[in-house]
Amino acid sequence: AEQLEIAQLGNPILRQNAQPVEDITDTAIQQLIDSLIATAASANGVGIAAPQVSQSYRVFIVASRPSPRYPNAPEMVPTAMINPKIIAYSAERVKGWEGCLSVPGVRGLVPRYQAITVEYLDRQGNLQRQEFTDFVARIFQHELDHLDGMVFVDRLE
Ligand SMILES: O=C(O)C[C@@H](Cc1ccccc1)C(=O)SCC(=O)c1ccccc1
Ligand SMILES: [Zn+2]
Repeated sequence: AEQLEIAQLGNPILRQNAQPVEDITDTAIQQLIDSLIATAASANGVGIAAPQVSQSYRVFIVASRPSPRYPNAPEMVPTAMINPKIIAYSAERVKGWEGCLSVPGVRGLVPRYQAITVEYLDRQGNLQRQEFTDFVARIFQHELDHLDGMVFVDRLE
């Protein structure tokens, strides 16, 4: 699949509220998912959201992998999450380092919920309900922000 150009901070597309996906079987959506996976891999990211490739749809990829910063992070098959939402979250929030493919060269400490229960449609259209903790919960919240026009620098304390 093709690698797409990543919108940089300042591009208004990153500040829009993305639209829900109506038809998951639409080949344009399936191709977008493949392109998102390819783009995240080539950019060495642990996630990416459709608005970052100028497609204002409520879909993102979570692709956790261990890194020097997060040596205990799980190795995940890059997972497409469509029309995702948080349905429950822990009381406590923890600060952790984040970066963003749309804000190169910047790292910041961001408070995120330590544990979340989420619902999303997978790329086959099946409803998934899962609990995520720690780094995967962090990535999910970072990507969900992108669907709501938020960028991690907005949350630096
Ligand atoms: O802009 C994005 O959505 C990708 C972003 C996702 C993310 C990284 C770290 C915490 C939460 C979400 C990245 O993958 S930035 C590059 C990266 O791989 C990385 C950066 C900092 C810490 C760990 C990984
Ligand atoms: Zn980002």
